[in-house]
Amino acid sequence: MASLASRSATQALRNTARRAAPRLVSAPIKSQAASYSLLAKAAVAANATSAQKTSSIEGARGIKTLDFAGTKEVVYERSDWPLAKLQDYFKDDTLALIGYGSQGHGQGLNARDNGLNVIVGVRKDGESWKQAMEDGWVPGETLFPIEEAIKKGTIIMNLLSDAAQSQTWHEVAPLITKGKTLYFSHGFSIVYKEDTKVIPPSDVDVILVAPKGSGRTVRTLFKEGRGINSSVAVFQDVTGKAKEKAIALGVGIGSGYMYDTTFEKEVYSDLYGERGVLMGAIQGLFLAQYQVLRKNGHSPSEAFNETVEEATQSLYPLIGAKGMDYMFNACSTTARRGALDWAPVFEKANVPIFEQLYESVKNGTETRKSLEFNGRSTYRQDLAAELEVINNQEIWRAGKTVRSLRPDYKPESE
Ligand SMILES: NC(=O)C1=CN([C@@H]2O[C@H](COP(=O)(O)OP(=O)(O)OC[C@H]3O[C@@H](n4cnc5c(N)ncnc54)[C@H](OP(=O)(O)O)[C@@H]3O)[C@@H](O)[C@H]2O)C=CC1
Ligand SMILES: CC[C@](O)(C(C)=O)C(=O)O
Ligand SMILES: [Mg+2]
Ligand SMILES: [Mg+2]
Repeated sequence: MASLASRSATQALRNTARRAAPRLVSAPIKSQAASYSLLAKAAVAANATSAQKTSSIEGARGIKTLDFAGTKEVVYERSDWPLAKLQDYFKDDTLALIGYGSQGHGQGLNARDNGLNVIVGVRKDGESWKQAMEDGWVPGETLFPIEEAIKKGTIIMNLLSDAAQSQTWHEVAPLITKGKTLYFSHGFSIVYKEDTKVIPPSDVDVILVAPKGSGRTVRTLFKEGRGINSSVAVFQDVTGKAKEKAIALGVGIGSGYMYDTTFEKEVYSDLYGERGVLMGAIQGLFLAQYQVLRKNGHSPSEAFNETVEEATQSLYPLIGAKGMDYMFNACSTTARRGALDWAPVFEKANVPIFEQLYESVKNGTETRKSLEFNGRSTYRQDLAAELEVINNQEIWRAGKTVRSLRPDYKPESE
C-alpha cells in the first residue's frame, strides 16, 4: 500500500509539473514556478500520508463512517483522489470560476496549483479583475468577462456574491447549457429561489462544495499541505455522477475532509453561524464585556487584554486544539469554578436570541436583507463605511496598540 501511494505520488508530481508548465510561462510572478512545485509536493505528500493512514484504519480509502458523539456520519477525504486521478478525471473540463472574492481567490488558486484547467470570469476592469491579474490570471488566456468565461467553461463555479448571483442570473442562465455542471459554495441562491429567482435548467448537474472557513484560509491551509473542512451536496443529478464530481471538485479546490449536507441545511447553518458565534455574536459579546469593564474604571489596555487578546492568543487556541474542557483545565480552579457557574447563565440568556436568529434565517428575512443591501451598486463602500465604525470603536483602537507590542508585529499588516 505504501509503495503504491508513493508511486502514485511521484506520478502525480510529474503530471502536475507537466500540466503546470504552459501556464507558468504567462504568469507574472517570477517565483511562481518554485512555489508551485513546493505546493504540488506538499499536496502530494499530504495525499500520500493521508492515504496510508486511512488504509490502516479502515481498509477502504477515501470514505469513512465516523461516530460523531453517537451519530454515524460519512466523511469523504482527499486520499481517494491523488493528484494524478484528479487531473485525469477533469482532463476534458474547463473550470470557469465566476467571481473573484475571498472564495474565488482561494478556490481558483488551489485548483490551478492542483493542475486543473481553470479560467476566471469577472466584470472587466472591476476590483476583482485587478485582483485576479495580480494573482497571475491573464486577460484573454485565463481571465475573461463573465459571459465569455461561462461559454468556455464546462463546470461553472458560481462564486459571485450571493446578491450578484441573483442579479446576473437572467444573463447567466441561458449560458448554462446541457452537459455543463453548475457549482455553488452556498445553498443561498437555490434554496431562497422565491427571492433570488435562481432556478437552474433541468438538464445540468447542480452541486455544492462549501468550505467551512474563509477563502483566505482555504488558500493558507492548502499551502501548508493541509485542507479545509467542506460541506458537499447535490441538488440535481442528471448524469448520475453529480456526487462524485462534487467530491472531486472539493478536493480540487483544497478540501481535506468533506461532510454530507443538503443545500438547505448548508445555507441555514451557515447564515446562522456567521450571524451568531462566528462573527455577529462574538463582536457583540466582546463589546459588551469591554464596555462594562470601562464603565467600572478599567483602562483600555486592561479591558482589551482581558476580553480579546487573552481570548484569541491564549484561550481560544486551546479550545481549538483539544476542546472546551481542556481550556478550562488549563485555567485556575478559581476560574473554572466561576466559569462553570456562569456558562449556564449565558446559555439561558442567549438561547432565545439564537432561536430568533434561526427563525429569521429560515423565513428568508436575512436573505432579503442581504439581497437588497449587497445588490446596491455601492455595496463595497456601504459595507466599508459600517466596518469603519467598528474599526473606530475604542476596543479595536486599543487593540491596535496591544498588537503593536507583539514581537512579530508588522505595521504594514494593520
Ligand atoms: N467569503 C468566504 O470565505 C465564503 C463565501 N462563501 C460563498 O462563496 C460565494 C462567493 O463569496 P465571496 O468569495 O465571499 O465573494 P463576495 O461575496 O465578496 O463577492 C465578490 C464577487 O462578486 C462580484 N460581484 C458583486 N456584485 C456584482 C455584480 N452586480 N455583478 C457582477 N459581479 C459582482 C465581485 O466582483 P467586482 O469586484 O467586480 O464587484 C466579486 O468578484 C458566495 O456564495 C458566498 O456565500 C462560502 C464560504 C465562505
Ligand atoms: C463565517 C462567514 C462565512 O460563512 C464563512 C467564511 O464561512 C462567509 O459567508 O464568509
Ligand atoms: Mg457564509
Ligand atoms: Mg460559512
